[in-house]
Amino acid sequence: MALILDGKAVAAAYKAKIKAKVDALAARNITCGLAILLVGDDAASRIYADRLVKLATGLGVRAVVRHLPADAAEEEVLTLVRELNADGSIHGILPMMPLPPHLAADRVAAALAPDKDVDALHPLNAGLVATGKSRWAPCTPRAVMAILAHYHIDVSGKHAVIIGRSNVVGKPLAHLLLGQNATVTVCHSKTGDLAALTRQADVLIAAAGRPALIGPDMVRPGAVVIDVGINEVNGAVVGDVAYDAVLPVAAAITPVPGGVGAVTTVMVVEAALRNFGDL
Ligand SMILES: Nc1nc(=O)c2c([nH]1)NC[C@@H]1CN(c3ccc(C(=O)N[C@@H](CCC(=O)O)C(=O)O)cc3)C=[N+]21
Repeated sequence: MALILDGKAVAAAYKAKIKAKVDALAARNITCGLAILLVGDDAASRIYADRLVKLATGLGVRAVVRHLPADAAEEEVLTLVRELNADGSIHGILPMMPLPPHLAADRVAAALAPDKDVDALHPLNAGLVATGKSRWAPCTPRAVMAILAHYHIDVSGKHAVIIGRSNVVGKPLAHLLLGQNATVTVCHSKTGDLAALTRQADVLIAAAGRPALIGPDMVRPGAVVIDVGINEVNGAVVGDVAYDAVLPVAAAITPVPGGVGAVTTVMVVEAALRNFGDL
């Protein structure tokens, strides 16, 4: 039976650090502000926004959700980004991805003030992640790395197989894993014979957004399985891994909920506080 990689335990250590920083700011009458930019109503983004508001508020960080309709014009979105860039009470901006298909995610990313860019989406920050020189990476890949570090899972020389090539998860995570000397394969919806690749993984990371994509036949016995998926199925939140079936095959596995997602949210709040330095 696999070791369960408990995201809540990893999150707890970060929450304590965040609380100390928030208290130090409060003593100087400063409140950190996080703006969440949600366009349309992607289910995973809505779950994420709800969670972030609860967590940030509980930790003493002001979180505001700026919600635009799914058919918002690009100029409307860009105007809102510029407004948040200029707003001195906002220290971090998180545009929820994916954006509706008529909007160009790269133009929204490029409009962000690089210093307020919580998810390292601006081309400057994304480029620094790709060259291994960044001060910070997107929050979900950082959460994956934090879980691996917490459980002393060394990826050096290991084969990490990522399913998903988004700018928010798959691509930056590949760079972070390469930085730790893993051998990385990135798979996606056009990959032929996915199972042949996933079965070679020492560390298998599913970030496809497809419930039960990963069954036990796709997992090498003894592999570490990291489930990044957040899917809503009949009102319940499930990942991309058929958890109960994979549990007896894997050496270690993250649950959903309570795995990567639980760490990602604390990474966002931590990122919003970054502009205040170490204190
Ligand atoms: N720019 C951008 N960056 C993202 O990282 C990003 C995004 N856009 N768009 C949406 C997806 C989704 N996502 C989640 C992260 C954490 C939880 C989360 O907190 N999950 C909890 C609770 C789930 C529940 O409510 O049961 C858990 O897994 O334990 C959910 C969803 C980040 N995403």
